[in-house]
Amino acid sequence: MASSDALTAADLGKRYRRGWALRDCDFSVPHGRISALVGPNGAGKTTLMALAAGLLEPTEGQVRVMGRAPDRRGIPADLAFLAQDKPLYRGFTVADMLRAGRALNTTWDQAYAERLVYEAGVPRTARIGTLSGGQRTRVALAVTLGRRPRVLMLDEPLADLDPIARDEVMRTLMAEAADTGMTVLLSSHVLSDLENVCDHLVLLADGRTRLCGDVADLLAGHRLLVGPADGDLAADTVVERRTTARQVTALVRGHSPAPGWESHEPTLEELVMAHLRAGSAAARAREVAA
Ligand SMILES: Nc1ncnc2c1ncn2[C@@H]1O[C@H](COP(=O)(O)OP(=O)(O)OP(=O)(O)O)[C@@H](O)[C@H]1O
Repeated sequence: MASSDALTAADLGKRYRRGWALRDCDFSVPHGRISALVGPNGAGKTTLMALAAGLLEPTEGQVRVMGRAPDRRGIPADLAFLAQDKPLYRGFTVADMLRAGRALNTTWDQAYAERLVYEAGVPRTARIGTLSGGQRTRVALAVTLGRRPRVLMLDEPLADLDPIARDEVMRTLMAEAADTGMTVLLSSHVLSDLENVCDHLVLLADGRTRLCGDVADLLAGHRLLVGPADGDLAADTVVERRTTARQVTALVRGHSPAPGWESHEPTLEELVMAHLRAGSAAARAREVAA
């Protein structure tokens, strides 16, 4: 592992009773990146975060956070993990939740947590059980960020937020990462939310890492080509090829000249969608062959 990496996995695998949820998973996220963890339903994103947080034990391989393997003594002070079900006490008020955060965390920043709750427009006196799903998410984020973690993992934090709240949350994360150098791993299915925020990508498909790296490098390493339906391309460069009656659109690796093809750098959404579709086509082919 390079000392510049905040999160790494090597040959990481987790098998549940029904089979492998994650297998041969290798990736690294350098310090200070905001990394998008992307993959179809069941790809292993939640399992990966739970392994990194030490909530699950790997069946094989290893994962490291800030150079340390997680252990059973609980989540270390410099790591925060906000799970999909956002655990909060329904009977507590928002102020009680922040008090609990202060009592339980040595690195707690009360003023920052209070500011995040205030900016979310959530009353401090309201009981958690009476809040909307989106308001609960904002409180859970305040409790998570109030710990001032150096590494933050968020499992689909944006799912129940309205577009303005999503924008505010993403801005908060970007500001925090820029100010403190915090590393963020963020899973989401809404690619447009990630496009302007994430500078790093980990793409899982079928329990394996399909892509990992800085977004700028990954985009620069691919081209989106549009050409005639009978156009030829070097097969080993093609990630995905889609044909309509009149033309072919193909995502290819590298920059080999393709005369007669229109060529441009893909957007993050185009890159991710092509790899996801190619990954599910490969998984279907493996199932048929088995
Ligand atoms: N506790 C468990 N017991 C058995 N199988 C599990 C368990 N948790 C997850 N799985 C299986 O492991 C695989 C990966 O699940 P995981 O929740 O990590 O995927 P995900 O990428 O987070 O999915 P989603 O996008 O739907 O949240 C799935 O096939 C799932 O059914």
